[in-house]
Amino acid sequence: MAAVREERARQSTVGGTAGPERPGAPAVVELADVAFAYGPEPVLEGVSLTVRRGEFLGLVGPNGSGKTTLLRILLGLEEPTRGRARLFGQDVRSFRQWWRVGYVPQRPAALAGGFPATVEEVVATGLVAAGGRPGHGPAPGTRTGRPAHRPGPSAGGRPAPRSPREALALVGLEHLARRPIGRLSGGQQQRVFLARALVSRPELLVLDEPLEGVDAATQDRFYRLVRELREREGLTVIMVSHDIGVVSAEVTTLACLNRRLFFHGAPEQLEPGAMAELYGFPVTTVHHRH
Ligand SMILES: Nc1ncnc2c1ncn2[C@@H]1O[C@H](COP(=O)(O)OP(=O)(O)OP(=O)(O)O)[C@@H](O)[C@H]1O
Repeated sequence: MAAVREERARQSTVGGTAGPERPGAPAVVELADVAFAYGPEPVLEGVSLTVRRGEFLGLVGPNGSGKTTLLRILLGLEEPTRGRARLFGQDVRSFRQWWRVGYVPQRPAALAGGFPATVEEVVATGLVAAGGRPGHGPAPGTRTGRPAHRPGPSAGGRPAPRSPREALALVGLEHLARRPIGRLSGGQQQRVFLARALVSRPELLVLDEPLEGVDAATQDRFYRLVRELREREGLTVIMVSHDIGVVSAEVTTLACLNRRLFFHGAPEQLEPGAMAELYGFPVTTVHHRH
């Protein structure tokens, strides 16, 4: 028992940690000794992190601690100055199966205001974007009226995508499919972009503060959906959030970042006081689901 505790503690310390919940599951994301800087100041240093199939990783840290940058590196949108990133076992620079990855960037709703496209059309652009690099696909609404959905199984091991309506049903917005996206509330728009990320039936969902401005009932619904997709489809989820209390109750694994990764492990393994050290004031974590 003591040996097991020691092993779990070893896995949860700084640096090169494997996903502590599922040691046998295949690695979906592997970051090895990643460093990055936009200018002279380092933004990330020595970050090593493995996320395994079915894991739900919560990425937390203060403003400017490098969370979005880390997501961009693992999606191949930024090139690390040192170290490497792998997706589904392939170097991210040569990775092409972008339909396997759904990405909701920070504040996507801010882009939606002026678009004349309907909700359904915005969701359909997720299929077009899945053919290219996430975030490099066409902006929502730029290919309106021509959904790329092709029903039935497709070649090359790629599963049949969801229809935009199916994806909207997952987030409870089917009834708004024909409404212009600009005429939805901010929280509803966030859900539309989640549906857009889910439409290609991804195996990895990367979410940058997806619940910002979303009410408690909708948050609950979101976590239920994530649980369902993880159980049913083995979905892997990486989510940036500032709501540390809720996140630590929901995720299987927590990664705390402030330029360096200073904790990676099951939320209940986090030492009391560690968050206060990271944020500079007391922070409460809650764990009850695992
Ligand atoms: N395009 C950019 N050019 C220059 N500096 C940048 C750029 N993007 C981010 N930065 C800087 O890099 C650092 C890390 O930013 P990043 O967005 O990764 O942090 P974050 O942890 O996601 O922050 P937040 O919680 O506020 O969203 C910050 O100091 C930020 O000012």
